[in-house]
Amino acid sequence: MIKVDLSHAKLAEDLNDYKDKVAEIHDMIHNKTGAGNDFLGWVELPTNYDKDEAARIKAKAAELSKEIDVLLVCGIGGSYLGARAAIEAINGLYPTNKVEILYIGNTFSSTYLAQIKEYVKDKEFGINVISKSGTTTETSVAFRIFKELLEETKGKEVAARRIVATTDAHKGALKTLADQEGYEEFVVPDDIGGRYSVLTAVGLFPIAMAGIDIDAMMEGAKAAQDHYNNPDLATNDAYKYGVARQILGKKYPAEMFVTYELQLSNVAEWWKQLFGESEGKEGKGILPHSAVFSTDLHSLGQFIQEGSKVLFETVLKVTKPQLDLTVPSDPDNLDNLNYLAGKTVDYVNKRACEGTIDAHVNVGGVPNIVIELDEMNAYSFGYMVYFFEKACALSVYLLGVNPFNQPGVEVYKKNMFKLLGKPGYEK
Ligand SMILES: O=P(O)(O)OC[C@H]1O[C@](O)(CO)[C@@H](O)[C@@H]1O
Repeated sequence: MIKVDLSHAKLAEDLNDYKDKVAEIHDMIHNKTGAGNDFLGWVELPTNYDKDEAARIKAKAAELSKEIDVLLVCGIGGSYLGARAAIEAINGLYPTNKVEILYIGNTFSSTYLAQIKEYVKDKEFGINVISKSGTTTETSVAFRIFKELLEETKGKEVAARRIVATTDAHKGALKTLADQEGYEEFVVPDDIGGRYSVLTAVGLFPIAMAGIDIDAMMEGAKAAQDHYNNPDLATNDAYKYGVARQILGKKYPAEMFVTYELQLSNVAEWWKQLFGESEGKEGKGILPHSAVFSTDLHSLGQFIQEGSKVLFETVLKVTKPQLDLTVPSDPDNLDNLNYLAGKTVDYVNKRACEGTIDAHVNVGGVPNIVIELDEMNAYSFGYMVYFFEKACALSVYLLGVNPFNQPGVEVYKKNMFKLLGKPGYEK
């Protein structure tokens, strides 16, 4: 399903030197003995996720899909990125499923929110508000605005039926509100942090609303759980990737995650939070960056090829496209393109990928890690998520950092609260 190719990575160290350390960290993860060990619920989630809740998710999605045309997913960071990544990667950017999925709660941009308000005001819409803490300001502000709109246009009873809250099982402002209003509730497990939560109700409800088979996604994740439950660096590709990026990270401060499909740009956003928030602390970490090729080869390609040597690339290559087209033959051939007639567009895309890797690695001196995924569907998405989660935990522990906290995010919030005059933050 996933193959990691390090033949273009130009590693300055022997991977094997990390064998013992990796086996030690594998035990730390599985025996929960490392820093942040109360956030390791994702490790066995594909096996022991709440099946009753999954059934409720599917039932509510089926029921709500009959009633609404637009679902507003209201969350930020790990509370929406995984769902968005899955929905776009699997359904594409112009999907045919009935319910349109839009994202709010991820910004204070008044123009963005006002435009969405205008767009949905005469439509049949519902809201999935997602917040583990229940207090994230971006999410709370957007939810208040759209909840008011829904209640004003449809009445409180219909609104309560169309609002689904995904939050902590026991505490928080959102939990209290959901209990009081009688919203359908799903749970963010205590032992799973936001960036590791896509395979919980956080991701699964919006994904189900997009018409995607969440059982297949969990089966894919389970296959990855079994496959990567293996301390042997020689055969565990998730660990190979985790080690290789740390070796490269000693020389290069940035990692550029590259895909060749526009619909994977939010997989990159999800990946950036996963690695950036897990690793960027104590003055350490590799800056996670991303690009979609060949699109960005026409903007960033020059820098990557010949600019300062600050990055390595991690290329996610999907072997089989979901759809394909053939370049037509043209008798006049005025564009001189007949040499491609009869070839598929994906054939061209793959040659662009091969040519770019060769140019960047062998001419530009930019190391490439290549991660090959056979295809993109619900099953393989679940598999891929687990692969990156496991790779990330290993990689960040290898750096000597707790992968599961994010103390730095609080600093801007405190400043903002002070400036906004939030009670308790006055001075
Ligand atoms: O689900 P919540 O609590 O609203 O948090 C959303 C996001 O904000 C963060 O807590 C950072 O502020 C992320 O870790 C998380 O994914």
